[in-house]
Amino acid sequence: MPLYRIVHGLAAKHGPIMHLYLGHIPTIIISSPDLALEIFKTHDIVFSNRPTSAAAMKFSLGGLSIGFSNYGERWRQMRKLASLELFSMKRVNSFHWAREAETDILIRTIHDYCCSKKQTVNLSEMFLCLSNNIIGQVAFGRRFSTEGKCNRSEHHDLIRDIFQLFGEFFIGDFFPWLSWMDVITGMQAKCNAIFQRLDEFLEREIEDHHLSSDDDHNSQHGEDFVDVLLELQRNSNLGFPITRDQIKVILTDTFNAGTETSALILEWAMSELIKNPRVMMKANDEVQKVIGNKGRVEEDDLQRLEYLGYVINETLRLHPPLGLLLPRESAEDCKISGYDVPKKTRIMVNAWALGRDPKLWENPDIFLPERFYRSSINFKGNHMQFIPFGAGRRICPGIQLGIATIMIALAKILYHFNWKLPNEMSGEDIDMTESSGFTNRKKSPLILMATPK
Ligand code: HEM
Repeated sequence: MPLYRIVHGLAAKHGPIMHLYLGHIPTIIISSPDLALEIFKTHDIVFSNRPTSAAAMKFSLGGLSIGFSNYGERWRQMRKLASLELFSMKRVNSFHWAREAETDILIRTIHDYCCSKKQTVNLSEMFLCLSNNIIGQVAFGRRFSTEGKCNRSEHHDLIRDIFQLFGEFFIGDFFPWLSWMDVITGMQAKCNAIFQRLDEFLEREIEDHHLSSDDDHNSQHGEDFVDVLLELQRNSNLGFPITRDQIKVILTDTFNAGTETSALILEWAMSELIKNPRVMMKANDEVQKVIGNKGRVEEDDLQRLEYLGYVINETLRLHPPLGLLLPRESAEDCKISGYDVPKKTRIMVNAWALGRDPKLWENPDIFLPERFYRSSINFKGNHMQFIPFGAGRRICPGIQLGIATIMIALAKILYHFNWKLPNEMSGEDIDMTESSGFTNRKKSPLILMATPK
């Protein structure tokens, strides 16, 4: 059972704040909006550190990355660099060609499966490939699937292996004096081997970018993240130097944080649409009405797909990809709601439970996109009952990039195909079980039949 569900069960018994020891680590779990507000707003600076873990330390080269470094000058510099140069709206828009091209390839691949080969489609896998290819284009200027296809490659396996590793148990993370046991159990060797594959890949990409001239590399579609970072390394006007290790961890952050999250939202959104034919019909009608006979969905059309936006919100409410967000750690002693919280306490905010709390949402288990109609609640970190991207100064910086991918992919697959479960199964038969692990995946893959419209 996923940790956030277990925690939800315990919190139901013990109230909206729960103090426990995960091994040797004092941990507080929050599932009330008032307490989340205290963490993310009132005491945001105190709770902006990240606790360390063996895998996080390895992949962030000792805490250098945006996602895993402690709050402080270095994190501020990296975050500033990312916000200004990589995740700005202007930069996200400049990559519209990648989202459009990759979603076109997705549609062609689905067509191939369902029409030529009369096969079902494993959408879970395809969404991960899609998202990986888009992030590949954005970060490295290349995709990973076979040319013209949205299919699995060894790079997709690398991403899955990294996420799997982050969900696994390192004894030393909870009993630091027993970290030697991670050598005996093989966890450390496993972590090193996966890291090695990633590092070799990053080294190769950075070297290729060094070797190719600007003209070669930037001619077709403008700069990718490696180009931007190497240029900043040569001529930074940010007021601080950028090292090769920093370039590597920013690319790792982009990859790790950006790929699986977007793919999971697409997977859950389609699962909910299949399970809820009324919502599917309404979303379909909207897409057909807005796009009409134009033949293709373009990014400019997306802002008119209001209902589809609510479908994505509702998916994020019920299925946040990181149910417990990313953990925080207190930098000093502090009081929350009258409780003493000592320095170095781990804080987990249960976004999954906040999104399903009957005191905060009417009929919380029902998939009802209409609840966002004329509602002021959004996911930008101001409404604690709905924080799939976190909140405060460490809120996810990739929101626009993620949402842009999800919106166009969902609009296109609805515009081009009718969808149903195979073998005469009905929507009620769909398995919505969540798997355990770092991210909130569907336990069984989403396998559907498509017929072209
Ligand atoms: C679309 C689905 C996504 C979801 C649901 C998501 C969710 C999150 C969450 C919950 C956090 C932790 C926030 C906190 O501690 O308050 C986070 C952090 C982060 N996300 Fe995302 N994310 C998504 C997409 C992306 C994308 C596309 C990128 C970049 C390519 C990205 C980059 C990051 C980074 C770098 C951090 C660390 C921020 C920091 O610690 O300062 N995310 N994300």
